[in-house]
Order: sequence, then structure tokens, then C-alpha cells
Amino acid sequence: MTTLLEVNGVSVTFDGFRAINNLSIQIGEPELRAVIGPNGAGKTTFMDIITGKTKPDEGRVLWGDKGASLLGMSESRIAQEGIGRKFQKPTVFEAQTVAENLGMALKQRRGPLRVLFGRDRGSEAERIAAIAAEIGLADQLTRISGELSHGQKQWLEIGMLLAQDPRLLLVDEPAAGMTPAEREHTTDLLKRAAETRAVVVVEHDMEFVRRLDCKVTVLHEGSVLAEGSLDHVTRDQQVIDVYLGR
Ligand SMILES: Nc1ncnc2c1ncn2[C@@H]1O[C@H](COP(=O)(O)OP(=O)(O)OP(=O)(O)O)[C@@H](O)[C@H]1O
Repeated sequence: MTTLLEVNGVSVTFDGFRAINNLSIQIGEPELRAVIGPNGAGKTTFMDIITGKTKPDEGRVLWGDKGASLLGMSESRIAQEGIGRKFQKPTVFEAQTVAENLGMALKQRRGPLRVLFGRDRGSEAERIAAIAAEIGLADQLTRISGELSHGQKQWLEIGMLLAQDPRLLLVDEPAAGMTPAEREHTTDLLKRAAETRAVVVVEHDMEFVRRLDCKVTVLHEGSVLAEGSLDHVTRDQQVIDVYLGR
């Protein structure tokens, strides 16, 4: 596993309040990583820094094989670099079918070189079918997306992001509002997606995090409080004090 993203000594201050405080995190490629922590720990701001929405006051954010700085890049340039983000609320085009949503996402995929050299050969219909199978919606291609269940909409949106072939996928609270069966499917989907790319999941649901079975980073007051396996971090007394034992 090589390092794909290196956040180093980053701080962000909002109106004098230090929301991110000398934060350092490395994400590998491929890797599945869970980020947990109490409300206000800085999880959303951490993702905002990576996507370029929030620019830090200090520190470095290095990306890719050459360690390019993300800090000088616009949000759209960062997306072009292959960083996709899934917000908590699904934002699929409700009036379009599942296939049409995936087709639109495929048209937005990154750079021509990827097509020439790469992973996404095959006709558009084949690609749509492959992604639909991957997200468990192969039998729903002609459904109007607005009719899907909440969980299915979330999977469709993850599929739309996968269609753009990200190297890093940021996912915000995917389990929220899902049934237990939907959660299980979502864990499988994210684990599979992380076999070939980096996937960072922010999640409060500890059972869901346990099923992801990956390295966990615990944030608190804008810094890393603990990092390692879920068993390791849940045994950490500081983590128990500020997060688990509340
Ligand atoms: N634009 C902003 N202006 C002022 N303060 C902000 C802004 N964005 C975030 N903060 C503050 O920064 C801190 C970190 O917020 P952030 O949303 O990143 O935490 P979080 O870990 O995502 O929390 P939650 O689990 O509740 O979503 C909080 O104290 C929040 O109030």
C-alpha cells in the first residue's frame, strides 16, 4: 500500500476557534479507513479541507504519486484529480431512471487518458450494467430513481461516484437512516470499492464501523486522539472518556 493522501500539521481557525488543530493523517491506496469522533471533533472540516472547500491556515495536504499540494487547487480541480465525496443526503436525479443517472455520471468521468489506458473500457451500456451489479441495483436499471428506497438511493449515488473512477472516495455517514439489511449491503459495497481505491468513511454507528473491519482514526478537538484497529481504539481510555463513555 502506498500513501495517496498525506495531511500534515494542518490547522483551521473559524472566527478565532481552532476547529482543526495540527492534524496529521495519512491514507493509503488502496485502503478503507473509518473516521469517528464526537460531535464537533472536526470530521466534516477534515473532509472539507481535502475537497478544497476549506483552506487551512497552516500545514500541508499532499496528494498522489508525486506528492502534489492540494492546497493551491480549486474544488473542481481537486475533483478532477480523482477525489469524490458522498454527502449524507442522497442527491440523485429523482426524475431519471437508475440507468440514466449512472449514464450521466459516466459522462463526467475523469480525463481522456483514463479511457485510453485504462480501467473503463467497454460500451456505456456495459459499464452501466457493471456498476449497477456492483451496487446491487442490476434489476432496477429502468426504475425511476425517485421511487427507490433511501438505501437504494444511497447506493445509486455511490455508484455515480464510482462511475467517475475516483482514487479517493469520501463518504459521510452512509448508514444513517438505513435498515439493518441495507447497512450490511452498504458495508459490503464500501469494502469492495476499497479494494482498488482509497475510501474514507465518517460514521457514528459503531456496529457499522465494526463491520467495515478497517483501520479507525478517532478525531477529537481537531486532532487525532487514537488510531488503529477498532478494538485498539475502543480500549483507549481517552477515547472512552471523550467519545464512547458519554
Ligand atoms: N464555517 C464554520 N464557522 C464557524 N465554526 C465552524 C464552521 N464549520 C465548523 N465549525 C466548528 O468547527 C468544529 C468542527 O466542526 P465539524 O463540523 O468539522 O465537526 P464534526 O466532527 O463533523 O461534527 P458532527 O459529528 O457533529 O458532524 C465545530 O465546533 C463547529 O462548530
